[in-house]
Amino acid sequence: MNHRPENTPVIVGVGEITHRTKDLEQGIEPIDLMAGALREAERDAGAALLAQLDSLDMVLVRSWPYPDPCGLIERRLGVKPARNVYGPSGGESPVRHIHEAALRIARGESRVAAVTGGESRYTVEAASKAGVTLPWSEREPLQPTPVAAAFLHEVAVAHGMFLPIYLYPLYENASHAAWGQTPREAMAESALLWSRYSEVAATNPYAWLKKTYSPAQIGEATAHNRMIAWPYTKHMVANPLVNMGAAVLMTGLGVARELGIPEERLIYVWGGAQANEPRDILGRDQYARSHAQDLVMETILAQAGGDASAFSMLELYSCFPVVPKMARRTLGLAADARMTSTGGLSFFGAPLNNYMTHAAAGLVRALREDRGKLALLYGQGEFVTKHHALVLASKPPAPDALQEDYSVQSAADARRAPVPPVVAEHAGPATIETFTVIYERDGRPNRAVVVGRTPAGARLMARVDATETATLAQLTSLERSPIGSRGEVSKGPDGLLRWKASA
Ligand SMILES: CC(=O)SCCNC(=O)CCNC(=O)[C@H](O)C(C)(C)COP(=O)(O)OP(=O)(O)OC[C@H]1O[C@@H](n2cnc3c(N)ncnc32)[C@H](O)[C@@H]1OP(=O)(O)O
Repeated sequence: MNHRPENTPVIVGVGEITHRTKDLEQGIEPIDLMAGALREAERDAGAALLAQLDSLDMVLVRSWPYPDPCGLIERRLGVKPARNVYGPSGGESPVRHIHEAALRIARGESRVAAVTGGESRYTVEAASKAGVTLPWSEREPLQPTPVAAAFLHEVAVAHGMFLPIYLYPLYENASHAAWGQTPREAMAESALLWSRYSEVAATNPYAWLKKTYSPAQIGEATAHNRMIAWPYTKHMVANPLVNMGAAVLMTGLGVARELGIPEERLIYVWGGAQANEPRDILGRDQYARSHAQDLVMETILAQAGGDASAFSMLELYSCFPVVPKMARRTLGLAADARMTSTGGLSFFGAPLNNYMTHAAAGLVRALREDRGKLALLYGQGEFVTKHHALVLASKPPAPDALQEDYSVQSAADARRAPVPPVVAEHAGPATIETFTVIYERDGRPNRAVVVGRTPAGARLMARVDATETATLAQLTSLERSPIGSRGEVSKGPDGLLRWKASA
C-alpha cells in the first residue's frame, strides 16, 4: 500500500489501569476504567489528543454489557468522534482494531484514533455472590443461552461443549499426541511455559497475580489448583476475574510531529496477517493444528525476514497453553523462548476480549526502551477460531510494508483436508480423535467427552459417565495418549452417545 509519508501510522500513547479491590463500594465500572485508560494514554502521549479524536474502537464488554457503550464514553470524556465502533467479540479483536486503525490513518481517513476496552468482572462476580446491586450505569440483561450455542453443532451443544475451558483441551490432547509427546511430557511443557509467563507477570505493575509460580504449583492438581478439564488445572486456564482497562492512541507521523510528540516515543505498525478456522468446532478437518494460525505465523515471520529471532519481544496469545505451544512450533522458536511481555491470561489476567490491548500497551512501552527493534503481537479468539498478528517496531517500516489486504484466509483454507460428516447416531467400534475430561469443584470427574471417528470416517461425540472408571483411567493415563485408540459406542438413556474403551 503506497501512502503519504506523513500518514505513516504510529502509536503515540498507551494507558492501563488495574483496579484490584474486594471492596464493592470501591469497584469501578468498565466504562470508567476505559475513560481512565484513555486519559492515561493521552498523558502518556503528552499531547491533547482526545479533543481531536475522530475514530474510536471499543472492545466488546462482557462483564457489564451497556446498551450504548460508545455514547456513554463520549459523554464521559466530552468527545464526539465521527466514527465509533463497538465489538464484535474476540480475543484477537484489539489486534484487528489497531491494524484497521493503522490502515485508516495510512489512507488519510483518520487523524487521531483510539482503541480501548475494560472489564470489571472481579467486582461484578463478587457483588453477585454478595447479593449486592452495583450502582453503575444502565446495563443489558444477561444472555439466557451461551452465545456459542448459536453457531456450534447441535451435537456439541447437547454435550455441553460450548465453553472455552472444555474446547481448548480438545486441541491440547490432539496436538501433543501428534507431536509424539506423552501426556506427562506435554503437561510438563505447559507447566514450565506457564511458570515463565508468571515470571513476567510478577514484574508487570499492571498484572493481577504478581507472583512467580513454579511448574509444580501450576501443573499439580491440589485443593487450590483444581483440575478444570483434562489436562488443564485452574492455573493453566485464563483468569477472567479481574478489573482492568487499557487504551491505545494512534495518529499519522505528520500529526505526531505537528503535536511535538518526541520521535523516540513513536511505535510503528508494520503490517500483519489474519485468518479464521470454521466457527463450528465439529466443522474442522482436525484438532492437531490450526491452519489459520499456521498461515498467520508463517506470513508474519516472512514479514520479519524469515527468522523469529528478529522479534526481540513477543506476545503469543495464551488463554490456554496449547495456543502458544502451537504458535512457537510454527515460528521455529525454542521451547525456552520468552513468549510473553505481559504475563499471560492466567497471571496477568484475562479481561475477556481485552487482554491484547494491554499486551499492545506493554509492548509499546518496552519498544520505546529498545530502539530499532521488532515485536510480534498475536491475538486469538473464540475456540482456536480467529487469529490476527501484527508487527510493531520502534523503527519505520519499508514504505509498502502495510498492506490493505492482510487476509491469508484462502491459503489457510487450501490446506484443509475434507471435513468429516458429523453423525448423532452410531453403534459399534470407533477410534478417539480427541477428548477431554470435565471435573467437579471437588476434583472428581464429572464426565469425559470423546470426539471419535467411525470406521466409515464420520465424526461423533460421545460421553463417558463418571462411573466408567476404567475408561476414565485410560483417558487420563500420563504415560500413553489415548488418541487413536479404539472404543465401543452405544446410545445412553438420555439419547446421547456413550463411549467405552475397548478391553
Ligand atoms: C479466546 C479466549 O481468550 S478463550 C478464554 C476465555 N476465558 C475463559 O475461558 C476463562 C476460563 N476460566 C474460568 O472460567 C475461571 O477461571 C474458572 C471457572 C476456571 C475458575 O473460576 P472460579 O470457579 O470462580 O474460581 P474459584 O471459585 O475456584 O476461585 C476463586 C478465586 O480464584 C481466583 N481465580 C479464578 N480463576 C482463576 C484462574 N484461572 N487463575 C487464577 N486465579 C483464579 C478468583 O479471582 C478468586 O480469587 P480471590 O479468592 O482472590 O477472590
